[in-house]
Amino acid sequence: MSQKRQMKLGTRVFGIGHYRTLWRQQQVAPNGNIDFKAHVRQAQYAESAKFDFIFFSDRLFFDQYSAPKSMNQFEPLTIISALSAVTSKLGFVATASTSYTEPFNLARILMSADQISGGRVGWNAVTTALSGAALNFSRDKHFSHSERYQRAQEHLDIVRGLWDTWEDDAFVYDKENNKFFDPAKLHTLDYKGQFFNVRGPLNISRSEQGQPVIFQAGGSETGKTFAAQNAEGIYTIIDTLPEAQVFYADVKRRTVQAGRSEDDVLIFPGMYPFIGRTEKEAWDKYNEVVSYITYEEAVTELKLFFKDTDFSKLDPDAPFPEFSTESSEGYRSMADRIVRIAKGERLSLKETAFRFGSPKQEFVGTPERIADRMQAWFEQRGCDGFNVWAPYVGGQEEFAEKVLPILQDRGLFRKDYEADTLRGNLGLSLPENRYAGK
Ligand SMILES: Cc1cc2nc3c(=O)[nH]c(=O)nc-3n(C[C@H](O)[C@H](O)[C@H](O)COP(=O)(O)O)c2cc1C
Repeated sequence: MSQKRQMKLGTRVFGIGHYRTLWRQQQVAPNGNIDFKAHVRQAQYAESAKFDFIFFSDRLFFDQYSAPKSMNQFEPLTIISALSAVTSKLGFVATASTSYTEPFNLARILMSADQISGGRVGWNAVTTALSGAALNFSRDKHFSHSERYQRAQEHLDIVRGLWDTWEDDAFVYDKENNKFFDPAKLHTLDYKGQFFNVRGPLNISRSEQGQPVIFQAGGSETGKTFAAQNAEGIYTIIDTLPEAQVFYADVKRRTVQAGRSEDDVLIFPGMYPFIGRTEKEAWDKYNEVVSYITYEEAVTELKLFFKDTDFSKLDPDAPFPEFSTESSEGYRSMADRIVRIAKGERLSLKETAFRFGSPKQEFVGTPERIADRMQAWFEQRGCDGFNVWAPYVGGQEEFAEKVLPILQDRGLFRKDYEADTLRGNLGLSLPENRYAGK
C-alpha cells in the first residue's frame, strides 16, 4: 500500500528573530543569536516535536544599516556540529557560500559535520547576494550574478566528487596483512575547470546518508535551473498559494527536464505563523510585530535588493520607482518579485517598503485556520513542506503544541521519525558512490 504523502518541516532557532525589529520586544533576549544554551534548548525542543531540520541562514557581510540579526551570530557549520552532539534525529541545514569558500575546504567541513551527526546535515549552497562580502575575501568587486552561478556549478561538482573519494567498502582494516584500504576503491577527482582546479582525494569518507543533502535558495531564472539540476531542497520566500503553485510547477518541470524525478527535490516556502485562540488574538500579535517596524528601517531593508539604492531620499508617497532588475546583481529573484508586485498593485514606495518589510499574512489565525492553509498549500501543490519560523518568542512551542497535533490527526505530518538520517526522514534517496561497481 502506498503511504500518504506527508509534509516535511524545517524550523529555526529564534535567536533575536528574523525581522529586523523583533529584538526590541520585551521578551526577546538581545544576545539570543550567540546564546549557545538557548540554541541547545530549541534544538532539543524541535527534535521532540519531530521537525525534520533546523535551518541556519548566513551573511558574510554587514554594516551599520544591516539587520541586527546579522551583526552578532554563530557561523552555521560550527553551531550545527555542536548541536548535533546533543540531538540524535533532528537534521541541520547550514548555509555556506559557493562564491567565497574553497570547495576542498567546504567538502571536508561539511562531511565532517555529517559524520559527527551520523548523517543529519544539509548544505544550503548559496552564491552570496551581498556585494560587500567581496571585501572580506581579498577582492575589490563582487562576482556578477551569472559568474556566481557558473562558479557555483563547478564548486558543487567538485564538492560532490570529493565526497565520493572513498567507496563505501574501501577501508578493509586488515591488520594481519597490513592493509588499511583497498587502493582500487580510492578515487582521485583531478578536476580542472574554468574557476577551480582540485586534485583530491578528500581525507574523509562518506557518511551514513552518503552525502549531505543539497539545499539551494536562489529563485531567479538561473537560480531555478541551478536548483533543478542540483538541489534536493529549496528554500523560497513566497506569500500566496497561486504564486507558490507557479513556482512549484516551474521548478518540478525543470527538474524533470534535467533528467531527475519530481520527487528528487522538495520545496520549502518560509512561513511565520501568528497563532491565537481567536482570529483577533492572532491579528493582535501580528499587529504588535508590525508596530515595531519604522519607515526608515523598512526602506533600509529594501536597499538590499536594489544595488544599494538609497530609497530614503525619494518621495515615500510617489509610486514605487521604475527599475530594471537585470541590474540587480544581488538578490535578483527578490528584486523581480518586489517590482512585479509593486507595479501590479500600484504601490507607493512607502507601501512597498512596509509590504516587504512585514511578515506575510497568510498564516495568521487560530490553529485550525493555520493547519487548513498549510494543508491547502501542501495538497494543492504549492510546496512539499515549510520552513516554519517563529515570529515571536514562544511561537515555536505554540506551533508545535497547537498546530502540529491537528496536522498529525489529519495524517499530514509524522508522529515519529522514520529514520536516523536527514535524507531518510525527508524521503530522499541515498546517492550512490559514482565509482561503485565500475
Ligand atoms: C529565500 C532566499 C534565501 C537566501 N538566503 C541566503 C543566505 O542565507 N545567505 C546568502 O549569502 N545568500 C542567501 N540567498 C541569496 C542567494 O543564494 C543568491 O545569491 C541570490 O539570491 C541571487 O540568486 P537569485 O537571483 O537566483 O535569487 C538567499 C536567497 C533567497 C531567494
